[in-house]
Amino acid sequence: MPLFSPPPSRIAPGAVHLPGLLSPDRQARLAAACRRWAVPLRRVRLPSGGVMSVRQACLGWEWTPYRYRRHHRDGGPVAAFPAALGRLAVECVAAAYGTAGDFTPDVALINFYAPEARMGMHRDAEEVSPAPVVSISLGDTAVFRFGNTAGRGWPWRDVHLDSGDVFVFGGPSRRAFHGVTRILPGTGPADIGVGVGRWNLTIRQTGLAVPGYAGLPDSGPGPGRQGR
Ligand SMILES: O=C(O)CCC(=O)C(=O)O
Ligand SMILES: [Fe+2]
Repeated sequence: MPLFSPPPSRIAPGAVHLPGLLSPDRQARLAAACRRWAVPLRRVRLPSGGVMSVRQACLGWEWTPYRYRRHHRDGGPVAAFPAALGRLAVECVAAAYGTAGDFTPDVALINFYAPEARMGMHRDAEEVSPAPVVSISLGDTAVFRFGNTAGRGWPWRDVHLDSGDVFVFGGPSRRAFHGVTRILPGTGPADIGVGVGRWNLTIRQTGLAVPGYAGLPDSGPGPGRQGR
């Protein structure tokens, strides 16, 4: 971990990489929270029949390709979205844009990448809200490919997301295609309790329901239907 992190860098309009935003101490606390929250870590099945190599847990809403639900497919309610995680995400958006506006996140996807895991090019499109997405990295470095809104292909930029980095994408980049092409095993800090692999927290505002109001039906299939 360098003594001073590089400054924030704009990867595309509305897409900001904030290297080292989280101190080692905050990374360690968040990694411990991930281990508590991400039980069970589920394998996510794609409509194509494939299974994502990333294992996932959800807070606030369950995301499965390609919709949000209030209940798990196996029946139980989805664990609550922690207020502290919401405050952290608001802080990240403010760090990226100078203001968080009325950002009110209500869902977190907690992704665990074993060294061989990947995530194909996709867009986060099941949210009704145009609010930005906040992505937090812990553990091994990921090669994060940030593309464009037109399709999965070029142009893109490959960005190394190290432990403690935050990536925010909103505005004109909100529906940009992105993915993780590989994990660089053994690159994470030794002292934050992650061990081998990478945690990614993706925090979003669904716009699907007023927070705390559980009476709405599950969302229909989203407009996205983009494979991961
Ligand atoms: O792991 C990452 O950095 C990206 C995760 C992601 O794009 C997602 O969960 O939708
Ligand atoms: Fe995504």
